[in-house]
Amino acid sequence: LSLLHSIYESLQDLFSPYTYFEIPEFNGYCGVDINDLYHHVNLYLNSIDPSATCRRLTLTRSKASTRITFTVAPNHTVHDSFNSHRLSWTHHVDTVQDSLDEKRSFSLKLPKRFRQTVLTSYLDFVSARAQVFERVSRERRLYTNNGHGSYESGWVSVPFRHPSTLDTLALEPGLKEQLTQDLTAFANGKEFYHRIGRSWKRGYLLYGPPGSGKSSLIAAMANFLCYDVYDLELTKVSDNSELRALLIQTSNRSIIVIEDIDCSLDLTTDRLSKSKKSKSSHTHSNGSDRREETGQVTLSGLLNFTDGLWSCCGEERIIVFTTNHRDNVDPALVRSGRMDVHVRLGTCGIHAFKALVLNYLGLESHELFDMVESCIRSGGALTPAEIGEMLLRNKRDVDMAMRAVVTALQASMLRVDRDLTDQDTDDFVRIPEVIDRLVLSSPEAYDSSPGKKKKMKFLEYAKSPNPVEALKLFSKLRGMGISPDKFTYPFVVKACGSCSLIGEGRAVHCMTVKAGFVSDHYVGNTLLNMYAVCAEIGLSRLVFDEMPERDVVSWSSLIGGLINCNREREAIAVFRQMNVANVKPNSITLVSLLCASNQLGCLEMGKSIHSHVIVNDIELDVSLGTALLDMYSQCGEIDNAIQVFCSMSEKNLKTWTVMICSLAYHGRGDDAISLFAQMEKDGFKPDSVSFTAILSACSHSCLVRDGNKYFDRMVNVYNISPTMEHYGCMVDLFGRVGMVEDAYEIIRNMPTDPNSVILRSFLSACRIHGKIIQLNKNLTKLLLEIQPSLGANYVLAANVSAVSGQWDDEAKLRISMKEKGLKKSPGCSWVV
Ligand SMILES: Nc1ncnc2c1ncn2[C@@H]1O[C@H](COP(=O)(O)OP(=O)(O)OP(=O)(O)O)[C@@H](O)[C@H]1O
Repeated sequence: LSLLHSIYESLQDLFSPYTYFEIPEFNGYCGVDINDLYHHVNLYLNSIDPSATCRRLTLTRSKASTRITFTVAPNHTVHDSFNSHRLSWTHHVDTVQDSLDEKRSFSLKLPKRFRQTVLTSYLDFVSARAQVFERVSRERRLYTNNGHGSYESGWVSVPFRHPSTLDTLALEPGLKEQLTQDLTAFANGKEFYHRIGRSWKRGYLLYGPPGSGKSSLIAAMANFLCYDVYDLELTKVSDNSELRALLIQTSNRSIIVIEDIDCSLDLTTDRLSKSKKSKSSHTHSNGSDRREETGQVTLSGLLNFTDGLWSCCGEERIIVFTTNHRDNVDPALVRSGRMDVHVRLGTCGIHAFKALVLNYLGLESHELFDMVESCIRSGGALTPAEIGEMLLRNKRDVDMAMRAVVTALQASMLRVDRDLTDQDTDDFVRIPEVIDRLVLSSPEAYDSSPGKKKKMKFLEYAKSPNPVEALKLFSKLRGMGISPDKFTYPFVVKACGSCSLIGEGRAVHCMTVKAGFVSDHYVGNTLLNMYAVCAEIGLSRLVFDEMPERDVVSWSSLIGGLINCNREREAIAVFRQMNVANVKPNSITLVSLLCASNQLGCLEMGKSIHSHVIVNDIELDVSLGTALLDMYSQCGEIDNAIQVFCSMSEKNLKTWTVMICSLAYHGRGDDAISLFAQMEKDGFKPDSVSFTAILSACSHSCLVRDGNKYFDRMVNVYNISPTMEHYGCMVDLFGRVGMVEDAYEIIRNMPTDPNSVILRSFLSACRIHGKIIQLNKNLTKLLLEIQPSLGANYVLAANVSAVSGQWDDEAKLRISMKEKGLKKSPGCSWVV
């Protein structure tokens, strides 16, 4: 029967156009030697996802793994193609007679005529792909030594699932690129290392303060290379031979980590001093020998582990040491050749900071970015861990998160400048009791004291645009034992307010109480104001209530603070109390109240303030006049605004800009242009905001030629780089008149991606004018990426797709909008 069967098979082979290759699971008759090719085919078929071509698959998932593995079910076939040849794999599983064992194999079917040309290259391809797949898909593990390294396995392990990657890690771009290149070159360096006769391993030393990201970087490296991680706890290793045994047990393609090397063992730089000491005390054996005798891990043992003969057992391994202080590490351990790469991870630079903000808050820009940059440049230093923690804590309120970072950076600048310990800084910043140690100096002593010059400089700093310098100097003065007086405190308090250093401000407040200056109404006013600008309106009110004497500044500061915190109605109530207290408001009080009337949209209130100005014959200074004309313009009373503008004897650039802006919004483009010309004639140099005003006037009145002219003058005559607002006005201008191509040209030439306002303006123009042009970039997609939760964006995108006849896209967008539960709020107008 068997003879007949083999004759049948031979005949079939002879007439069939295909050749079949059998790939058994084990080599040879006894079946003990694993056939690598079978294993590779299995992996390869997993990698190509056979579910599309095979009707039956066996699915498995191992314990503690998240990945599903699929195997082709017995006697089922998977089709594949290679270099445009069609091939197929069939999985055979036969039970062995009188045994529970199974005999498994794959058979490959390929066209006979291509057998010579295809077979070898296809199998090479299958093996290569299987190896890559195995590398990226196998479950990686995190090992640690269990203190029994000399036994069969000195390591215990758990699945390694650290989420840190080189993408999520906030690093300066140069460093990230260097690391990526180095790791890639290492992973591809098998032949190179063999050629130059070095074992295929690399040493990294990561150093930096706690929280600078050393552990996160190790995890990111392991994820990038798909390596296992061995976290070696040196203090648990009893001697050099156990260390060696542990090394032998580590697998290829792994990272071996020894954290805090300077604390792990007595291997630090003081080894040298210790050995000197031991010499001087005439001890003949040195420390290392002694440790070896007593069976401890020694430096030479560790070097042998990293560098010596034993280091070459196994391949493709990276050894990483970490430390907080590089100088504490024994030079022998970190000399070049042993630690190939030294990576300093410090406090956050501006790029790393921006990357963190993007990761944590999804923000690409913020008005406080410049402030953060300037703080970092001036020595503000926070680790990524510190910043990350602040961003996470304030995730719901991005402005608060940013303010928290700026405040912490400024506080760190103070610390750096004083070069004090944390304890000292806490004393200064947080514990006002230290004031007791200071001797209050008399005015004479103040004048003759050696610190006089510093005090004068301090006043200079307090007025400077960087008031943190004043705080630094204040802290230095106190360090010198020079005590502040009632003239110094207001400057310090003001500086705390300008830097939003509320904690430090409170400490200074306590100092003033202790020093008995709090009843001074000048000190009181600055404290009140500081809390108001830091939005601590409750504390502001407290200071106000406890002031023995209040003047117009006190009342105005409280009113301003309340308006700042959107408590306009309370501000108005305070204003009434001010009248009852018979304190006359000044221009600052009235400007604040005008701001409240704008925020409430209450024209009547604005008008009554104006009447108050006229009746009480209050001088219309620049800020009051500008606030009045702004109020009228925002309430749609353009003629009153013009009247106020004309009655002002003194005007500044802001006054002109506000007037041009209101003419623009009221569609009086030609008047805005004449006013702009008049402004230039009167000697005012327009700034970026003035150009936004005039470009918006051109866009509201569809003045294309003028718009082009002003944009050009702004760039070429006044050297002002266009901002998002300027580009927005130009896109709006071209969009309104149907010049969609020109609008797109502006977007195309922008140095950054357009914001959602520009995109909406452009896409609306395309829809309204029914013009669809060939775009280099999918702007609808970009809009939905930037603002994915606004229903109006989906409606706009769907309408644009409809205009261009892409009905499928239109339908998809509407379905997606529905699925996300988004709605477009209907437009409405108010008739007042
Ligand atoms: N560059 C970074 N980008 C993003 N997050 C970071 C970065 N550096 C640190 N972090 C975050 O800060 C926290 C602490 O980081 P990590 O443990 O890596 O610091 P470390 O330098 O190893 O600290 P230690 O010396 O105390 O072990 C982690 O939660 C990590 O997510």
